[in-house]
Amino acid sequence: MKKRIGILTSGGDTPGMNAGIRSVVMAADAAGFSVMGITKGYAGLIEGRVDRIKTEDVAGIVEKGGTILKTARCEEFKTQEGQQKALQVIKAFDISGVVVIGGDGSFQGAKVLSHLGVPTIGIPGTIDNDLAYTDFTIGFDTAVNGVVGEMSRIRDTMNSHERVGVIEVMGNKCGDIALYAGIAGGAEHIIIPEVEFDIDYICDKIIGNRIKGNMTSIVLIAEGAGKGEAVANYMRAKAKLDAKAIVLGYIQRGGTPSAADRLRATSMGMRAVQLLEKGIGNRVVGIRDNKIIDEDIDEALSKELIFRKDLYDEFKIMSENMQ
Ligand SMILES: Nc1ncnc2c1ncn2[C@@H]1O[C@H](COP(=O)(O)OP(=O)(O)OP(=O)(O)O)[C@@H](O)[C@H]1O
Ligand SMILES: O=P(O)(O)OC[C@H]1O[C@](O)(CO)[C@@H](O)[C@@H]1O
Ligand SMILES: [Mg+2]
Repeated sequence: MKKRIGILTSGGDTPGMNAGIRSVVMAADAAGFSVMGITKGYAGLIEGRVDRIKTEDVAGIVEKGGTILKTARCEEFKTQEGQQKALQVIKAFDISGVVVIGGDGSFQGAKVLSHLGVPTIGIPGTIDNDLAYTDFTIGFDTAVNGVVGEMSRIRDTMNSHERVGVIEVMGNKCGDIALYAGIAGGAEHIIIPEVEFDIDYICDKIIGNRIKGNMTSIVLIAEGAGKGEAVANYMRAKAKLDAKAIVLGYIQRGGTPSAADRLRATSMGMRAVQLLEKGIGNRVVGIRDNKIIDEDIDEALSKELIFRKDLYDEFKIMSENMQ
């Protein structure tokens, strides 16, 4: 009988998940495997929402945001009972290996499946870029591009009113979206969880620049560092700045994936299938120094996230000299 691979997407959706699904389905097809699509992540696995997914089902999805398999956050899968239910479904559908596209939480689930004897491979799909073993996660590049686009729209209206735009972006506990978008979009200040910040210093800099005639002020704050609304309130109350908070929210997770995300997702999907072809599980695929890599899940998850201080230092040089 043909070997069967299961695939699911889990956690927050990201642009590029579909490119990953497409790649897995096509690579599996080429290797003579059939693929079962599991709808709504681990919740769907527990409920047995499993259906054959064929090459024709993935035609044209490379450019689509979201995930055709839907996604979920599933508390039940964190329990042994939920995990046993999932295992029974995997056995019932004769699935010999699983690909999980998701973030750090989803990888904990992939680890559980592997330890239950189901070879499982993780592909990093999260806009947060908060997985230490890989330089980039799928969806991060698109999210950063989206934020950069919104920044310039917000800057137009803030400039016209001589306001300060305090833009809150996602990222969970990681400041990468704010850091990368801050540099690419020319933010005057960024507030990220990895670095202590001094709100009075930021206010003084903005006021100093205004005195010199530079009225443009965009402050990006990562959600892990605090609320944009609190920063804007403080600026209004203490520094008499006309500050407006803007929470970008879910627009950061939607939209057509960037070429970089599509390319990475495609290569990672191929590698995932190659591993399962060899019966290898308990690994996660990633990208390091522009090369596709795979690593043991336990090792990858035990790595501490390294903050890109080099990028932050570059940002500081620009921020401090902006006038
Ligand atoms: N310790 C765990 N054991 C088993 N399953 C887990 C564990 N942690 C998380 N999961 C599963 O993974 C799902 C997704 O996790 P989480 O909500 O942390 O998102 P994520 O994969 O990190 O993605 P993102 O951060 O981009 O939203 C959880 O809802 C749960 O079903
Ligand atoms: O979709 P939800 O459950 O509101 O989760 C939002 C969270 O998901 C992410 O978009 C991805 O992890 C985070 O940046 C954000 O904190
Ligand atoms: Mg996460």
